[in-house]
Parts: sequence; C-alpha cells; structure tokens
Amino acid sequence: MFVRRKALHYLRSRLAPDPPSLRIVFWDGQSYDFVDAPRATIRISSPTILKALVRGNFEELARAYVAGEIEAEGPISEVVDAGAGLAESLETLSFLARARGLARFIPFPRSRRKEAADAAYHYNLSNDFYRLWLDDRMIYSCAYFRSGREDIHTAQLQKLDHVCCKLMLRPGDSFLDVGCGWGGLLRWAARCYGARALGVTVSDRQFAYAREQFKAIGAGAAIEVRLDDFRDLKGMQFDKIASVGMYEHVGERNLSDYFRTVSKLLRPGGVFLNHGVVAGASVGRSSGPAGGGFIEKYVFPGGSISPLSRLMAEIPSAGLEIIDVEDLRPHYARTLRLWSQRLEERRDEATRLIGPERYRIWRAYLAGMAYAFERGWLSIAQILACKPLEGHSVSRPWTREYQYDLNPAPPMSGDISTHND
Ligand SMILES: C[S@@+](CC[C@H](N)C(=O)[O-])C[C@H]1O[C@@H](n2cnc3c(N)ncnc32)[C@H](O)[C@@H]1O
Repeated sequence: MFVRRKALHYLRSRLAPDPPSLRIVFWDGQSYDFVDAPRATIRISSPTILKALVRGNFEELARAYVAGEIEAEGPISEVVDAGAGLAESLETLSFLARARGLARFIPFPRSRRKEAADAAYHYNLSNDFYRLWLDDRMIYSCAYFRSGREDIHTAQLQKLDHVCCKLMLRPGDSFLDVGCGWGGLLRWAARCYGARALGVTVSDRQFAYAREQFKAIGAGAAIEVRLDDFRDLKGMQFDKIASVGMYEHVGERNLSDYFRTVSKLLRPGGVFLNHGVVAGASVGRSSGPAGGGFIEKYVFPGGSISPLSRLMAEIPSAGLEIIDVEDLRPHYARTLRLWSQRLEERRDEATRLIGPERYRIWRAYLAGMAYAFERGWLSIAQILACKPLEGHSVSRPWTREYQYDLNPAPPMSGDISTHND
C-alpha cells in the first residue's frame, strides 16, 4: 500500500503538466486514472513493475511487457500514445543501457554468422504470419501514397513503380535487388519493365517463397533469387541496383563497406536507389525516447539507422554521384499504421502462428514505429545515385517527371538533341 501511495504521488507530480490518457490497474485489482475516462489501460502484475515505472526504467518495462507481466488494453494507438508520454516524462537510462548506447560507436564488427542469425530472427518468423498483414505481394517496406486514401495493396504497387521509374528501368537492363524480401520488386521489375532481375536475401523462408512464386508465374531465366549475402556477389555488375529497407541491417560500422560493395556491383553509368529509415537524432537513433532499446533487443537485433547526413557523405565516398533525394516520412507513417491495423484485425491467427510473446512484440513494434514516424522522430529517405563514367558525368533527365511515368523516355541532360537547342 505504502509503495503504491508513494509511487502514485510521484507519478502524479511528474506527469502533472501533461497527464497521459491512462488507467493503471494494479496486481490486486485496484486502479488509478490519470485523467477522466482514459483511453488506454495497462495492467501491472507486481510492485516491482511499478517501481520500474517510477524509476523510468524502460528496459525493465519492455522486458515485463514482452513476458506478459504488463498487459495493454484499449486501441494499440492509444496505448502507445500513453506509453510514449510516460517515456518522454520519466525515462532515465540505466547504466547498462548507457553503456550499450556507447558501444554502438565502438567498432566491433558482428560476425557473418551473427548477422545471419539476427536477420533470421526477424524474417524467418513465419511466412503465414507476414501474409496476414502485409499486402498481397508481401512488400515489407514503406509504400507510396498519392492521396493517402489508397489501401496497402495499391500503395505498394505505386511504390514498386516509383522505384522502377526512379531507376529508369528499361527492357533488358540487368537489375539487382539487394535484400529482396519475398521477391515482389523482382517480379514487378521483370514483368512490367522487362528487366533481367536478380535478388538476394539472407532469409531461407523468403528465398523458398520467392522461388515458388517465380516458378508459379513461369518466370524462367528472367528472374533469379539467391539465398546469399550481398557481399558474396563478387565479380558481377548490374545496370540498376535497388536496396529497399535493407541498409538498416548492415550496421553503423559496416556502412562504408556496404556502399563500396554496391558501387563495385554497379556498372559505370548505372543507377542505384537506396531506400531506408534515417535517424531523427544526429547520434543515429530516433529523436524520441529510446523506449528501453525495445526495437534493438526484440525486433531488429544488430540493426541500426544513420542520420541522412551520414548516408549523404558515405555514398559519394564510395564513388557514386547523388542525383536525387526524397523524404517519405508521411508515407511510412501511413504504411505502418495500416500494417498495425491489419495485424490487430488478425490477432487470434497471429497469436496462433507465432505465439503470444512474439505477437506482443510485433504489435508494439508496428504501432510504436507508426507513432515515431507520425511524431517525426524517425524518417525515411530514397537516395538516388549514379556511377560516373570515366571522365564524364552521367546524363540524367532534366526534370523529375520521369519519376512518375517513364513513357515516353525522358530527354536526358547528355542527349545530342538537348545540345542542339
Ligand atoms: C525489411 S526487408 C525488405 C525486403 C524488400 N526489399 C521489400 O521491400 O519488401 C530486408 C531484407 O534485407 C535482407 N538482408 C538483410 N541483410 C542482408 C544481407 N547481408 N545480404 C542480403 N540481404 C540481406 C533480408 O533478408 C530481407 O529480405
């Protein structure tokens, strides 16, 4: 009783300026509302968890949530809103969390085996689970909206076109998709743009699924998928390369190596699109509260994001010329919100497929990321770059119209006709 009274007194005073729309239900069934008619409820199963809340120890709170010792009720968007409010007001990083944060900047590379295990943890979860809430083509990256009212299937198709148009993909082009997921972009690039497409993934579930799909559509030699690390494509060169939602797995310390490898894989005159999440804070993380390292620990182990400025410095250092940069933050906020809603609708099937613990993790991750993008704590950038020809700059379209429609072929800066004007 005493612990609870003291804890509530402390929480009330700390949260007074902006109280969360939250009810806490305690282990003995008693409850406390921070506002009238709160929209979200959390149930905490022991005084230890209440102490962790008071101390702002979100690492312990994340562990307790994953273990089911904290239960969240109400719309997940409201739960996340209340949770973020608590984190913004209360978070104090434990010594351990601080040490881990600093360790990110010390160059200890992960072994290949560890990298593969980290990726498998996320992508080998269950194809059936991902099928529940991704779009029909199983695209697992930010979609592209024209009005914001499209469903996820339409918006993902628009994204595939946006990527192919930006790359100026033409019939016969050799095309590499680095981190090809379940193969949706490869199919689109080959069937709608006539590219000879090769993709690599390190997930054997994705690899098996993509191969089945290619067989089913009779793709033949036009599309190939390999269960391979992108660093193992030695000696090959491509006209066009896309990396969509993949660089985040490379890790801070391998970023220069990643761009240099991509640059070697691109033929002179070729075009590369890097699409990925960028940090809101200059230290390479979300500019919001850290949430106890929840994403790093439970969702994307070994992953990391960089500020846009770091990518903009690394790409030219790898010998590529940046020709266009587009921020897609509202697009990813919307994509994540739709994914989160779709997962909520399939709660029972999802829990059956991956178990309650993983379900809780994915539920909080999708809703939490949607919130972070809506708040502007994270963003996402498509960076388009080309590889200069020896002694020449690469010609490019005069305007950005080609990004929305490749037909007819856009006039290029190096075209004879344009020199005659
Ligand atoms: C978020 S998914 C994006 C998938 C796909 N590009 C899409 O947009 O749907 C990241 C992908 O990167 C792949 N990946 C991660 N590390 C990789 C590596 N070292 N080499 C090749 N692929 C990798 C994963 O297997 C996964 O397919």
